[in-house]
Amino acid sequence: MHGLGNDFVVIDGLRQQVRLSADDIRLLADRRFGVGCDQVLLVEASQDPRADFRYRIFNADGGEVQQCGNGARCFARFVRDQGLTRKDAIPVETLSGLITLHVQQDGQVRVDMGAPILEPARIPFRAAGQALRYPLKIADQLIEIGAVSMGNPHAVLLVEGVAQAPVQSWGPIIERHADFPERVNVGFMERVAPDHIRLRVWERGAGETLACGTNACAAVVVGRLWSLLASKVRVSLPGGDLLIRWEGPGQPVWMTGPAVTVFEGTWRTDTARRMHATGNADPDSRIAAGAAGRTRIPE
Ligand SMILES: N[C@@H](CCC[C@H](N)C(=O)O)C(=O)O
Repeated sequence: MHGLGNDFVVIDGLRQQVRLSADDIRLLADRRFGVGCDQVLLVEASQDPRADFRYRIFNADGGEVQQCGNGARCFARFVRDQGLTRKDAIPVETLSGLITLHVQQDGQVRVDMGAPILEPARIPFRAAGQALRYPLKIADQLIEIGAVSMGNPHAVLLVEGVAQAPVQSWGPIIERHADFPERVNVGFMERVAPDHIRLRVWERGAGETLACGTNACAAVVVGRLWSLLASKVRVSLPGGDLLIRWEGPGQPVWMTGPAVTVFEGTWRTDTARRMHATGNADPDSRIAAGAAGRTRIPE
């Protein structure tokens, strides 16, 4: 599935037993040796009586993370299309708490992403105290960032134009900056108008993606705190547009956008592992491993 080109392998962990190691996730996410995706999403049962499902998120590097905005919209589409629920408002448990996904009549999904977290220790970010802007030393330069958690950590920088922004060079440096002990997602924001920004994102554990829902929320929060933006903002990402709404501190951030299913298939972890280890190029095995197959998920 994808949300504006931020792509996912979504797995039903309700009707089948799913056990994936970090190596399995990396192989599944590999664009040449696996299926290829930015994140793997797992649908599970929740123990929380307020939630209908548990939504687990794994970056392409195999690490489990707290939140994913584009994935949340795909998660809603998936559980509806697979007949796992008929609800229009779906409460789901994530590592960072409960979020509610609203499937709209027009097929778009609107998500209450919760209130942003601004206290540095909770992002987590090493800073002397909470501030609107923080200096950050990268290589021999001092840059200015906003830092926010949307359940997962984000740094946002203002740039003159996203086309020339140093996403590929600064992104990985900021992602692993010592002041972000759990690493960070990095957004390069260009203000077009009070109700419109352009954004490119270097994602923790995935590299530059075509869109990042949580970073779009974080960018609007930072832009609002810096008095640059209105409360409703169109965020243009390389993969398309999101609508983000934030009324101010303490209020939830709302994200609206599309979610698309591309194909369904079967992935046999044992065969995939074996093939990857031996470099087996037998075309029949390739199909068995799901690397080239187009099959329906068995009932
Ligand atoms: N693509 C996602 C964010 C996925 C997780 C992120 N890379 C992290 O490590 O926190 C989105 O749309 O929000």
